[in-house]
Amino acid sequence: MTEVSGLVVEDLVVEVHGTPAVKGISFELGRGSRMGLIGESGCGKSLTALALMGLLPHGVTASGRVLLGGRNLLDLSDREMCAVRGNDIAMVFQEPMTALNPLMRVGNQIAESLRLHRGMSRAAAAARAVELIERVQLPEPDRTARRYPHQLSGGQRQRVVLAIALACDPAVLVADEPTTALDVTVQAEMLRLMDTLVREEGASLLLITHDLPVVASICEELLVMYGGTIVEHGDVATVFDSPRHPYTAGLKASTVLERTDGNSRLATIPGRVPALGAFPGGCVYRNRCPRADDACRTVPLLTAPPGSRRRAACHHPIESDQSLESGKASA
Ligand SMILES: Nc1ncnc2c1ncn2[C@@H]1O[C@H](COP(=O)(O)OP(=O)(O)OP(=O)(O)O)[C@@H](O)[C@H]1O
Repeated sequence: MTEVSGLVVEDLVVEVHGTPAVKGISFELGRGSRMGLIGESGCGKSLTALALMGLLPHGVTASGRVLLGGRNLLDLSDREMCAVRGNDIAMVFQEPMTALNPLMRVGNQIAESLRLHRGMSRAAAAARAVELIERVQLPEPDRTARRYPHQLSGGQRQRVVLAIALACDPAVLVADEPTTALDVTVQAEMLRLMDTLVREEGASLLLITHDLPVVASICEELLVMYGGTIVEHGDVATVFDSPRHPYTAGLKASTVLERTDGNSRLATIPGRVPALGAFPGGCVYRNRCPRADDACRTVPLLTAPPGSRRRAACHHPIESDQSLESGKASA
């Protein structure tokens, strides 16, 4: 592994066409630690992950500082970031099919990363790729290496993505909903595998999810994001036991401790998950916007601090309390 310590994020702002979607978040991911980033759909989790990776789409910009190995990744050129991505910080995406090249054998896709970052010969990289396929517990590693993504199951593809991500022993692994696209039966296996490998590599993990039980099973620390800001940060047990933000309290209320065969684990009660934008204090106020339209539904809206009177609601200016109230009434 490259000698880099943890990841430090300072006042990260991500703007979508000039509108802040991530509004100045800060956190530190210590070396070898595992942190969950949880929050409702649209709160800015993926944009945060993409900003860390230098992979923001066109029209989306990041400012602030993302420090890794003494460098601010946001200051790096595309070329410099290419050398960092996959080598020092790597990512597992939600949908493995879009992360893989459909026209390339999976062994070659793993080997490509080793050739690029480690300068390995073709033969050495191919041999290492087979070892990595074995490491992510795929059957018949030699044969699997010669397969194309469409010849593998979703769970197997995600294992290949994990093999690529870990190929160069990155200091930080960012996993954005790594199991959401998988069959329920393979989700737990995938999480266990990721947990084990990250632990063995001594890498830090930022695990993005909607699912509190998933975070509780793998992470020590928890960040809760809401409306583009971090509303809670602490060790998982403390945040879970004493949630301070109503969204976290709602998440807690939607989980139950299941006991089977002497083992106990948290599980989500689907019907009780907090509704989107349900809580004040750092939230998507689209239901209050007097001119709610499709744009309102896709861009997270500006908020005032928790407890204050919510004047700044979204990119549609609110002219008066009257219009705020009428927006609420018409929502
Ligand atoms: N390329 C883009 N163009 C315009 N808006 C975008 C773009 N990417 C994200 N957004 C908006 O930014 C906000 C944050 O998106 P983001 O993908 O980070 O949410 P998320 O918390 O990861 O949600 P989910 O859990 O559903 O993936 C959303 O309102 C989203 O619609």
